[in-house]
Amino acid sequence: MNDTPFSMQDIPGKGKGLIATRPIAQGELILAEKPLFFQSLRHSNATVLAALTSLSDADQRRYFSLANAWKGIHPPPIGIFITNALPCGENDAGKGVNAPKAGIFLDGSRFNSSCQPNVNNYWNEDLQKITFWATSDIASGEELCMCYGDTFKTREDRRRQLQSSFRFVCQCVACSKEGEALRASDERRAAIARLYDEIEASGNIPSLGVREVKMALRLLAEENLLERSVSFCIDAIQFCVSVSDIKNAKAWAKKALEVSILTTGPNSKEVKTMTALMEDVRQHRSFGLLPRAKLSGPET
Ligand SMILES: C[S@@+](CC[C@H](N)C(=O)[O-])C[C@H]1O[C@@H](n2cnc3c(N)ncnc32)[C@H](O)[C@@H]1O
Repeated sequence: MNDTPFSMQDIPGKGKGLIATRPIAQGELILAEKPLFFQSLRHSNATVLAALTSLSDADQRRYFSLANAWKGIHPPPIGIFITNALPCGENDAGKGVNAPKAGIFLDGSRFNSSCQPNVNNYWNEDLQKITFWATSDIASGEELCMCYGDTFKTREDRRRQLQSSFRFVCQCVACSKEGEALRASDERRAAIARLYDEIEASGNIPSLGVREVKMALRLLAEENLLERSVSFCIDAIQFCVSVSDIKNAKAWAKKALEVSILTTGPNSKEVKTMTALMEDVRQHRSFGLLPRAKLSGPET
């Protein structure tokens, strides 16, 4: 791990984890890494074993030193794979989109999980590398955490999901809230989930859709979930182009672009798409589908 702004350390209750060794600015690239190997969605113990046989002895040893949440339940090769594999491609459980392949990353697999992450993982297809971006300013000594689960759930549901997929009880900053702070956080996340579904159904009422997007963005900001705001901005672009509101469509594309640069890097597919869209929003497939109307742009 040379030239990286973190070191691997023992973290009480979590095994190993990655700790910032200097302040890291929001939008900074923390790590870009090639996979040790990939597996398709249809992996099994046999396919993982086959992939391992083509690795050097040293890499095989590195693989078997990774965490295994499934000791005694699954054979080690597949147990380690499902504990550590990261999606390589678009992955959005809410939209039923699964990345076509997952990879093992010797450093990247050491990020622990937080439901209020300070790191976003993004598979860059052009580079054939997974990249990790700081989604907020991070102090030296802070743990670097990505998110393994669905953040638009209450603590109880998040813990259930993480327990069943990764076999740990999440003690992250969001899950450690108690009393009124926990109640408010649960309510905000459940509201974001409702808005996420309602926005999908608001296609024919764009003014309502944009209002819902703004509400969701306010809640996301309160929960410090910056990286999740891009898909809502993309919905707002769609609402604005559908009624030929070019000015506000561009304003939403600019916001999506700014957040995408911070969370997926300046060379991601999303950044290229948003840049092209800002140059000519008329190219959007929904342009002018509904009668002309004036909507509104982002609040900040
Ligand atoms: C991909 S590994 C992460 C690195 C791992 N801690 C290690 O020692 O290599 C996933 C495992 O890390 C642990 N882990 C990750 N996030 C955690 C959290 N928020 N709380 C407790 N354990 C966590 C769990 O044991 C989980 O199955």
